[in-house]
Amino acid sequence: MKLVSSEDIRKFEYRLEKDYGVPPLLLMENAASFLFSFIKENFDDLNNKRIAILCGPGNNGGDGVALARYLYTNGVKKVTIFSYLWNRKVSDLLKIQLNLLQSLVEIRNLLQNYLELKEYDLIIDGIFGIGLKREIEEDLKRVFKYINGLNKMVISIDVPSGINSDTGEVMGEAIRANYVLTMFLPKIGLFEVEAVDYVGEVIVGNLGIPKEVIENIVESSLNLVDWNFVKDIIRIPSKRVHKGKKGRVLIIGGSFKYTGAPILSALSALRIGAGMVYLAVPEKINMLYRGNYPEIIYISLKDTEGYISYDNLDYLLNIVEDYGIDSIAIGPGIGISEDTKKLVQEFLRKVDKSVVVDADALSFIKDILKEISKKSIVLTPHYGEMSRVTGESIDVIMRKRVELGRLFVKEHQLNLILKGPYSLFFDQEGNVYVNPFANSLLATAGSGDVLTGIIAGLVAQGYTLREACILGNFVHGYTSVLWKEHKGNIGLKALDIVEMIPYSVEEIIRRKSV
Ligand SMILES: NC(=O)C1=CN([C@@H]2O[C@H](COP(=O)(O)OP(=O)(O)OC[C@H]3O[C@@H](n4cnc5c(N)ncnc54)[C@H](O)[C@@H]3O)[C@@H](O)[C@H]2O)[C@@H](O)CC1
Ligand SMILES: [K+]
Repeated sequence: MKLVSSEDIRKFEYRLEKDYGVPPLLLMENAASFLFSFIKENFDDLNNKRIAILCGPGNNGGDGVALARYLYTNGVKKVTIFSYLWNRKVSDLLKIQLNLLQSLVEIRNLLQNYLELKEYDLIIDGIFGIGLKREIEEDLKRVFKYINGLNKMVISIDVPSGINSDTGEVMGEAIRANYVLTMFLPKIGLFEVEAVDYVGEVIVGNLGIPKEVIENIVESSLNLVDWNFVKDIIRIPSKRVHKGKKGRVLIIGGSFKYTGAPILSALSALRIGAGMVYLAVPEKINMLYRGNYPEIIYISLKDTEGYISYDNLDYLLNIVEDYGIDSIAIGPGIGISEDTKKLVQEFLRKVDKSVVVDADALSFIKDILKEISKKSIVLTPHYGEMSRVTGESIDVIMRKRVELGRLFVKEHQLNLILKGPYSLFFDQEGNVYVNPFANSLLATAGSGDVLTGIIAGLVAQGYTLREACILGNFVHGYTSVLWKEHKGNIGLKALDIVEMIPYSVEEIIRRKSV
């Protein structure tokens, strides 16, 4: 599903009116019925619920007033509108909605009467949608803070009011919504890190316009990875295939300092279904693992003071050829040393398989970006590692991550996963894929090593690197949803993520087959 900016939506609605003759008022009616059906389906005993609809001066408010009419004419009488900023210019569509409503529903002034909201059961937020562009006024901040403190059920129309729909920025204060019922397509800002505490569950309504029409009018190259996306990518594992066909993964990493990371990647590659996993780590830490994980095939590397040394280069390149390696991950636990840096750089120059470059290996690639450009490589930095690769500060990366990521990929022609809440995958064509998971459960030591193994494991099974990144990110993220369902909000550690991988894959396959 595409992710859009407010500009994309404006253009889209303009095209709808000009090329398809769809008047904006009809869209507002359809928005109201989308909101109404959701409320009817998700809240019982509506006739006894007191519903407050907060309406701003624009079409977001217009949606709210139209909803009030839908509720009223369907027998839900305990509806009150709280108006904001109606004393100045209000939008034409809002005026029409008010004429239609007449005085059937009570209208209170929000700023003067917001304390009454504690008496209500359901709050519908129609203050601002995609029209919010500047910081909100102090009085309104106070109201939003009060509403958030009530911990009532809040449904936001299109965008939680106070959130900038393009950047996700909180414009002073914002309403925290349980649900965001967004029109046509999800807005980019709903999936930016800053908005994560305000957005809750996003439900998209196509307002009666077939999603095929919406998708081919809207030009955005930003994609929200949803179930349909991953259902199309995943392949049902065929019964006949033998382990040799399920692909061979080579993981290069480990150091005296970090012995666990490469194991996590290796186990993840196995759990995602790779046939054979070779783990190349310094010999001395090899001995640590031997007994524990018999499924992994160990390759002993020479080290200099505990870090993989340069003189392993030919040995590793020969392994890639002689063992028929299909995909490689380099970096988990590899550590920082000059000798290792030379090895990683030369290896990446010479190898011609798909490679996931992660962790400290990312610290070595800044000065070889030109030489590895266009190769089948994906870099998987978190913000800190991205900062080291690009020289941008973490704060700037967080705030401008789509723009920076696209610039980086355009310049270096490499695939990039920028890890964090709502991880972003950038393919070499500059398309962006947002992973719809932002659970803090995933921010645990080794989580990145697991993702690395998943991606390498998928490539080994024949997925393209692009498919492996999109699907791998989703499988990785969805394990946090499974954990939350069965275990709660804390405690997911990296090995648990590894164990949950098959369940995550299974859910996608199940949804594919229904
Ligand atoms: N055809 C359409 O235009 C449709 C619009 N729809 C709704 O209309 C919304 C967009 O409506 P609008 O463009 O009227 O804008 P909004 O209703 O989002 O914002 C209301 C107005 O508030 C003012 N404003 C902006 N920032 C402010 C601030 N910080 N303090 C005070 N006032 C501020 C602006 O003048 C803006 O026009 C969408 O989010 C969606 O909910 C939907 O009904 C679908 C159809
Ligand atoms: K809103």
